[in-house]
Amino acid sequence: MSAPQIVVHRDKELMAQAAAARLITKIVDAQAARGSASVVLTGGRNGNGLLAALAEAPARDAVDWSRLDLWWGDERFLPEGDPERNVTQARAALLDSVPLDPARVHVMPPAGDRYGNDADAAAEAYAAELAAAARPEDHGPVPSFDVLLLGVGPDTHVASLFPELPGVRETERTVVGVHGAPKPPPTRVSLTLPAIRAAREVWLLAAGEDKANAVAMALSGAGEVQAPASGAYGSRRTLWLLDRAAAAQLPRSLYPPASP
Ligand SMILES: O=C1O[C@H](COP(=O)(O)O)[C@@H](O)[C@H](O)[C@H]1O
Repeated sequence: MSAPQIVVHRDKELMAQAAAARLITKIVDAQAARGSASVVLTGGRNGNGLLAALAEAPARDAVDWSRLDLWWGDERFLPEGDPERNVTQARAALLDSVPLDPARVHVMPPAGDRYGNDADAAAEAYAAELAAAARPEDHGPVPSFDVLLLGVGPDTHVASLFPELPGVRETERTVVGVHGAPKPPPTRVSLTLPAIRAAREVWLLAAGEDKANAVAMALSGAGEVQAPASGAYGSRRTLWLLDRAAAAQLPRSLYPPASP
């Protein structure tokens, strides 16, 4: 477990650009050290903002996109191509404009097709895909992702782990079907906290005043069942990337001066 580090940026645009720059550096370093890199993507406004900023960053060409594994932290269980699916939005923001290896883009299964309405079966299939990608040195059923991104919801949810729902209490499975989510759509597929914690680095993104209460709650010792974001941490680093509005309810002693 790594203690949270907090970085506060002026606004959500700067936060997205700075996070994109950080991510490029992290991917380039991992590729130099180990030959490839792995990143877990998030949906939501801040996750897509980061991807859009990455698409605009000239340094994106420093990444070898063919040696990058992409996974998802959660997915809205909807048919392939639905505009509300996280992967559809990620493709529009970045993925369609970079030369990824399609075999390394590990999309969570859609509704319809093979799994029909069975989000639990889709979750099992994704858990099997993760397990197949894990190497002995990962010491567990999921790869040690280089960076796992999480948007923080206004209710403190991360991935599709919502306060008090069964998914956030899961201690064995790495991926679960989520039913009755308070944010539409109600049916989703999500990594669990144990899978999230397998990542070397977990970066939590929150911008805007509607996130201020969630950020303060998660960083002030709330339990993970009530505030799932507080249970999300990486084995080496846990980084909270905020804008000033989202940090507004945090005690000033918790973080250094804001960047310009
Ligand atoms: O529905 C979802 O919401 C969260 C947070 O989204 P935001 O728009 O409030 O930033 C996101 O992290 C998750 O991946 C997504 O499925």
